[in-house]
Amino acid sequence: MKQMIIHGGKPLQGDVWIGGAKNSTVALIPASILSRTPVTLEGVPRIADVINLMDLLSEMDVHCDFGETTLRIDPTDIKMSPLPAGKIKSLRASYYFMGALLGRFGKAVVGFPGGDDIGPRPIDQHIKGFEALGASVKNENDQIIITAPEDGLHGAKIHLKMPSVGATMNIIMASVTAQGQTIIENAAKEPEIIDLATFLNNMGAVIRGAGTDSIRIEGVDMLKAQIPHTIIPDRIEAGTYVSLAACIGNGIRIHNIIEEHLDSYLAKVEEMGVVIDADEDSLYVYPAGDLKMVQVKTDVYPGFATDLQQPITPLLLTAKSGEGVVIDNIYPKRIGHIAQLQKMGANIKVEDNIILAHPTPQLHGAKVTAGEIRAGACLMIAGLMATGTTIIDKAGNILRGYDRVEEKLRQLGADVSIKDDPSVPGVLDNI
Ligand SMILES: CC(=O)N[C@H]1[C@@H](OP(=O)(O)OP(=O)(O)OC[C@H]2O[C@@H](n3ccc(=O)[nH]c3=O)[C@H](O)[C@@H]2O)O[C@H](CO)[C@@H](O)[C@@H]1O
Ligand SMILES: C=C(OP(=O)(O)O)C(=O)O
Repeated sequence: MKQMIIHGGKPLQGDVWIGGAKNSTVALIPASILSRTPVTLEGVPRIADVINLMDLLSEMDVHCDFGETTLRIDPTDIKMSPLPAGKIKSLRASYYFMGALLGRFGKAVVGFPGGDDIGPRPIDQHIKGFEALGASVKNENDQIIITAPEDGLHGAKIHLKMPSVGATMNIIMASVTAQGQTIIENAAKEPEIIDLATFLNNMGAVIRGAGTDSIRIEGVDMLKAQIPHTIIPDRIEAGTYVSLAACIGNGIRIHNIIEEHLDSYLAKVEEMGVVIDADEDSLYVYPAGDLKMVQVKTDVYPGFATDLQQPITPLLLTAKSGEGVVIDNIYPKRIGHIAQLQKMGANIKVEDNIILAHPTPQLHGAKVTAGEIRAGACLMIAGLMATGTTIIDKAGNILRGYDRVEEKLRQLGADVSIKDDPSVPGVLDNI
């Protein structure tokens, strides 16, 4: 198990560069197997999810080469193999192999995916989409077996019960080579969907309407990557550094952002009173003055992202008066960080899945656990604000999604290190 050790209370300043979006990258890597030619991804974050996906690819004889931020994926020798267990459990995004394998081979055998503990994460809409394309879906021994009909998948009109990011992406991957037209109605509109569509269209797919709630896909025979694809910046990593900068920054510039992707988040932070200057592709966050409490409700894009409710929570604690409210409408049980913040002296509680935050003049260091990636981000910020030492257990969860986080925090002046705790071997070595 990994631990993050923070000696807190040091004001941070300087520059930080945001990496490529985790939630694009984890879909683009599985989508790469749809190409008959080698794929080059640029701006790839150095995160554990990427390493785990590369391991899964190597089980299929797909060769990867990851240097700096460029990932080359060569699927020309790919063999269709089942992905029943093991690494597949280490990340939720392994479920994208369902759509990708189905699109490439007409068959996918994939173990039930893992990922963060943020409450139930059903995949009924993914399955509904595969079935609408003509596939049969069986659930046997903790694995899902999806098989296209003998004459291949055929286009269909699919209306999602809710605009699921995962289901929209999986259906896109399965349908790009299906016969005829597929229409996804009530599709997710997140920027990561547009990134996936751009990537696939540049390989010859015909996907229109990504970023709206109606996506139309005309099936093509095969896809061939021709040009490198640069992944969009990570809006969640950027939002995390905005919160950190407002909590304990002495002036921090955050580079490589697309401001529009952060609109609802920045609006909320500014409503609290944080002053931010935006440039073409960077933000400067001024040291915060007196802040006021706000109400946060998560929603689908362009609403306030569920992945940013935890990173903003430590900021609420810095408000001078009042009561802050956080309601996660996407994952209502995503409240595991609150008990951990209480250990650090936070005046915060949960009632009926609603987080109620009160002014907390000073947090103190404690031993806490990062139950999942964004809880980890929240505790990391809290640890940087706190007096004394904070030890975050299960810090591997932070490394699942935060690119070179130790290096970036140190560059801002933080006293932080990540080490292995050999006394507690993790089930997964990187957690
Ligand atoms: C809309 C939203 O905020 N999506 C976030 C969600 O995506 P993630 O892909 O996990 O979630 P989805 O967008 O797929 O699901 C949104 C909602 O629909 C439900 N659902 C989903 C699929 C399905 O088949 N059946 C079903 O009931 C989910 O339980 C959830 O309440 O978490 C990811 C990781 O934190 C974020 O990157 C996404 O931005
Ligand atoms: C919950 C998250 O990750 P995952 O869906 O990969 O578990 C996240 O990115 O906040």
